[in-house]
Amino acid sequence: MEDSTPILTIDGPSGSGKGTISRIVAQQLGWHYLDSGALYRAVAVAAGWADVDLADPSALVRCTFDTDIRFVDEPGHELKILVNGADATLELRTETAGAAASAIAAIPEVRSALVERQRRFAREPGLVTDGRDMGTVIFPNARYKVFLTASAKERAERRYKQLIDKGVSVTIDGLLREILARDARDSQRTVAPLRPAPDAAHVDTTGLSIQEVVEQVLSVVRS
Ligand SMILES: Nc1ncnc2c1ncn2[C@@H]1O[C@H](COP(=O)(O)OP(=O)(O)O)[C@@H](O)[C@H]1O
Ligand SMILES: Nc1ccn([C@H]2C[C@H](O)[C@@H](COP(=O)(O)OP(=O)(O)O)O2)c(=O)n1
Repeated sequence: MEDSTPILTIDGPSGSGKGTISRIVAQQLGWHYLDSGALYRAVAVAAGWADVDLADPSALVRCTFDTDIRFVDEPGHELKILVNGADATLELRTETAGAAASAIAAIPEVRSALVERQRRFAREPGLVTDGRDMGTVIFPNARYKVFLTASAKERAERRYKQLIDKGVSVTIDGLLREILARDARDSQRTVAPLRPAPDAAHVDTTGLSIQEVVEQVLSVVRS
C-alpha cells in the first residue's frame, strides 16, 4: 500500500550527494525535507557532550529520547541544526560526528528509538528524505525512491572540497579511508543496512553535475 502523503526517499552512501540533491528537489517541489543522518549525528554528538558510553545501548536510547533536535531550513541558507538548543551545524558535519553516527546507527535499539520521530516528518504537500534506510525501512511504501551512488574516489574529492571550503583541515586519502570504512559498516550491519530498495531508481552521479542529478531525480517524480 502506498503512503497517502507523497514521499520521495533518497538513499545512498556518504558523499553521493543525498543532502544537496534532496534539499534542492524539496525546494523545487515545495515539499518538506528530512535529513535523517542529522538525527543520528545529533544523538552521537549529544552523547559525546554528556559523556555517554557509545557502547551502552540503554544509555544511548535514553540519550536518543532526551535529545532535542531542531532543523532551521531557510531557502538560500545551509540547513541549520540545533541540538538541545545549541547550533551544532558545523560539529555535526565533521567526519568524527559521521563516524560516531555510523557506530551508534548499528545499534538496533537506537534505530528503533528514531523510527516514529522520522515518520512524523511525512506531511502534506510531500516529503523528501535522505539517509540509508528511508526507502527500505522507514518509508517502504513511499511513492518515489532513488538510490544515489558515485565512485568512492569522487565522493572523497567532493567531501574534501566541502570541508576545505569550511576551513576544516583534512586530506583526500584520509577521507577516502573514512568513507570506505563507513560504507563497509553501514552496508554490513544486520539491522537496516545500506542497500537500495528493490523498487528504487538508481542514479550513478559520478561525473554528473548537481543540476544534472537534480533533473534525473525530478524526472522520477514527474514520470
Ligand atoms: N553531482 C555532484 N557533483 C559535484 N558535487 C556534488 C554533487 N552532488 C553533491 N556534490 C557536493 O558534494 C558534497 C557532498 O554532498 P552531500 O550532499 O553532503 O552528500 P551526502 O549527503 O550524500 O553525504 C557537497 O559539497 C556537494 O555540494
Ligand atoms: N537513515 C540513516 C541515516 C544515517 N545513518 C547513519 C549511517 C551514516 O554513516 C551516519 C551519518 O549519516 P549521514 O547521511 O549524515 O552521512 P553522509 O552525509 O552520507 O556522510 O548515520 C543511518 O544509519 N541511517
